[in-house]
Amino acid sequence: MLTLDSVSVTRGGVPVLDDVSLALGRGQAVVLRGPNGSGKTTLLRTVAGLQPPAAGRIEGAERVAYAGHADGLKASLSAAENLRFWASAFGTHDILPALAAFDLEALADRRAGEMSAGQKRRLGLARMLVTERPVWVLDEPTVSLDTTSVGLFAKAVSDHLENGGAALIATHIDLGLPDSRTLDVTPYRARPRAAAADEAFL
Ligand SMILES: Nc1ncnc2c1ncn2[C@@H]1O[C@H](COP(=O)(O)OP(=O)(O)OP(=O)(O)O)[C@@H](O)[C@H]1O
Repeated sequence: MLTLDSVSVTRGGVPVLDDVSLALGRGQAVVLRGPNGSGKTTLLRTVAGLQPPAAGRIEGAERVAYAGHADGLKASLSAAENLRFWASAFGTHDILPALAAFDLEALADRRAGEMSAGQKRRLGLARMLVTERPVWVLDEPTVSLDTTSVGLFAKAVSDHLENGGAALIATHIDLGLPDSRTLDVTPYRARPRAAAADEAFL
């Protein structure tokens, strides 16, 4: 569903990771690990198509739904309106399963700008279900979530995998996913090719 073939990525013109290869099939999850600044976000942004790879090939990018550090919500719209907006952007219709999966029914009419950080994060993650895209690419999805909400998120990912989806997730916590592999990006750190100085290379 998603293949990375010898992919190199840069940030701000500086090489970050080199020669990353990865194949993600139906029902599979890969958890990205690595210390702060090692390049997880940069790799995920590249997979999501927000920036081109510096080298290598990515296949399956058109199947990706991406949730980055920002929740991607419109503050003046309600939770339901935000999800309807995303549904229309992705040509889908049903927002009810997404509201239910993230326990948002009681907050459906609350404006996103008037939600707590954890509630906003749940709504941002509910967007993944609404897109109906099979490959979820998630960057630190559990930030701001309490234990119950982490459980809801882990179940949403497990259900997604069971339904034949796939997921690439940068997270520092153990989600207890049944069929997941870990990819530590540390060995793929790029060597500086110019005189650029950057903490990633120290
Ligand atoms: N906007 C930016 N412009 C230039 N360089 C950046 C930018 N954002 C991050 N970097 C640099 O790119 C490198 C990789 O950062 P990245 O955010 O991909 O790491 P990460 O593994 O996701 O880190 P963390 O675990 O802290 O989220 C780091 O050296 C970082 O300082």
